[in-house]
Amino acid sequence: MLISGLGLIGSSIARTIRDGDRKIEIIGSDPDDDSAQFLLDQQIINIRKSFEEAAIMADFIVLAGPVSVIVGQIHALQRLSLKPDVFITDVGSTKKTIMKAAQPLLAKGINFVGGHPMAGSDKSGGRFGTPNLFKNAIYFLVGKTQTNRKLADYQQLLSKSMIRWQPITAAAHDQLVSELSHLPHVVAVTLVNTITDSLDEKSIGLKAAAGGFKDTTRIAASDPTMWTTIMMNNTEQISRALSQFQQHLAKFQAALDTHDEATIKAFFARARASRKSIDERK
Ligand SMILES: NC(=O)c1ccc[n+]([C@@H]2O[C@H](COP(=O)([O-])OP(=O)(O)OC[C@H]3O[C@@H](n4cnc5c(N)ncnc54)[C@H](O)[C@@H]3O)[C@@H](O)[C@H]2O)c1
Ligand SMILES: O=C(O)C(=O)C[C@]1(C(=O)O)C=C[C@@H](O)C=C1
Repeated sequence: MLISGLGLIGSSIARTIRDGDRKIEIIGSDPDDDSAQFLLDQQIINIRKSFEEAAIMADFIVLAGPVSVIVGQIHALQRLSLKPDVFITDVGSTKKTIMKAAQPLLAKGINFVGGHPMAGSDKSGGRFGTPNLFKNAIYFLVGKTQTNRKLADYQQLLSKSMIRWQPITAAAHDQLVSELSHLPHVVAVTLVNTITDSLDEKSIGLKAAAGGFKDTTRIAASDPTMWTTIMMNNTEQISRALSQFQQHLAKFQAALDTHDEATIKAFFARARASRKSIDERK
């Protein structure tokens, strides 16, 4: 098993697999010495190798770098002599560009299924992964086929996490996550930047932030590199989601400006019912 990208998600996959099967050999590949050495010391990975060296000997390859790196590695895999029954998957937060890059691999009969676990954190790096990160989480699968025996083996390796596997098309995935994950990220980041500008000169400023501000903006502390590549790979859908958001914001502002109390309350009541239903469904 090769895991390329030993950050939050790659190391959490490694930890989950290691927890379920002490004997499996996990080869880690990552240019970051700190994450790789930490995972070697903790015996979460067995050995560290270069991507090319490890890919040709692997039965399973999990691509867990930033989305742009995943796309580049899928292209690189086309030029390598891989094991004929290798199973390749990824964990990237967007799926259209990744599945497009995988077309030549699929055309050669190589087993590739796109993946995206809907769990994470604002922390990055291999030290922050946990074996529980994917507990009960939705895990999207793109390009799943009936005859994909090795996908079942991969799912078995992660079975301790009680993952909720969810097949989806790449287009439907990118549209859904543009609303559920990418728009919230842009909103949180914009909120922090707006407030930072206006509080700049004041003495207490951001230090006075309590639960409301912290809860709404936790994800703004995430890694800029990872999130920039997510944005670059789903521009159209995120822009569309932002337009919808702006329309809702404009309606709310109009209600404020006209002291339309009923509309403001209806706005809040609708959101409350929707937000509460998420926790009730769990
Ligand atoms: N963080 C989340 O909440 C979350 C959730 C689900 C999916 N994802 C996706 O998972 C992937 C990894 O995200 P993360 O949160 O683990 O990020 P991270 O920053 O914690 O880890 C990324 C790792 O990739 C490594 N890397 C960079 N270039 C590489 C290369 N050429 N070869 C091998 N490794 C390389 C980095 O050194 C780093 O260790 C991203 O594609 C992201 O979109 C993230
Ligand atoms: O919980 C967080 O901190 C996350 O950002 C996780 C989160 C999200 O919910 O948007 C981030 C990116 C992913 O691709 C999936 C999950």
